[in-house]
Amino acid sequence: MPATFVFDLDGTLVDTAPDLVGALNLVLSLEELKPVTTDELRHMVGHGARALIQKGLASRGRAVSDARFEDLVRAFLAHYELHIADESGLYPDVEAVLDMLADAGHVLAVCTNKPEKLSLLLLEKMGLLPRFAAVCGADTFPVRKPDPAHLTGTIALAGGDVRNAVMIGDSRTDRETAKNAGIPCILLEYGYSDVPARELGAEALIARFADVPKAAAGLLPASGS
Ligand SMILES: O=C(O)COP(=O)(O)O
Ligand SMILES: [Mg+2]
Repeated sequence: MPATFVFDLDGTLVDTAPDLVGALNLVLSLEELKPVTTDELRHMVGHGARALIQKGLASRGRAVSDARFEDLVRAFLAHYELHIADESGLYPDVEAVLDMLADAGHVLAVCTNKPEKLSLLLLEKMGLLPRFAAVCGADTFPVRKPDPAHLTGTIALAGGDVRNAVMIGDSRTDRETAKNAGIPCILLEYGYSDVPARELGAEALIARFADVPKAAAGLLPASGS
């Protein structure tokens, strides 16, 4: 029975931190604030660009007006779009595992809090875009993760079935989204999270992307993977 595998993007499929840090540090420099390190940034990602900028400014004790904030969001997105794949790269085994799942007839999709346009651009640059039946970003639906409708809407667009689906992510946001949708969740320990992934109570916790098929087989209905 084919299952639907829904993947988070940042911190799950692609290590985007090296390019996100460039965009955030541009914003901080516009405010004459000290840059963040890539490690600091890894604890701030997961709720989209606006939340990342808010966290970056807050980490430096800076509050800005609403109008200035909108200017900074525009600067961040323009810079990030130009540099989206300068240093970002796939985590080990991502391509091979996606191929294996697709060859087995499973449906693959992406559910991310990155804007849809940037998600498509990044996946295209990583050579992964043709593998996904649906790529749904923060602005694809009126709601986004952790609202379960972002996940269930992604599965519907991909032509999958919520009763035979699994979410693979890296953060509290992914864990809560899956829980809210009644869908099992696998968390990767290497991703971006404000707390260690092992503390989030996911149905499965794995250290390597190569472990996705085995973990999913234990969570999907019989013969699901
Ligand atoms: O852009 C973000 O903050 C998070 O993106 P993700 O949902 O793919 O982890
Ligand atoms: Mg993520």
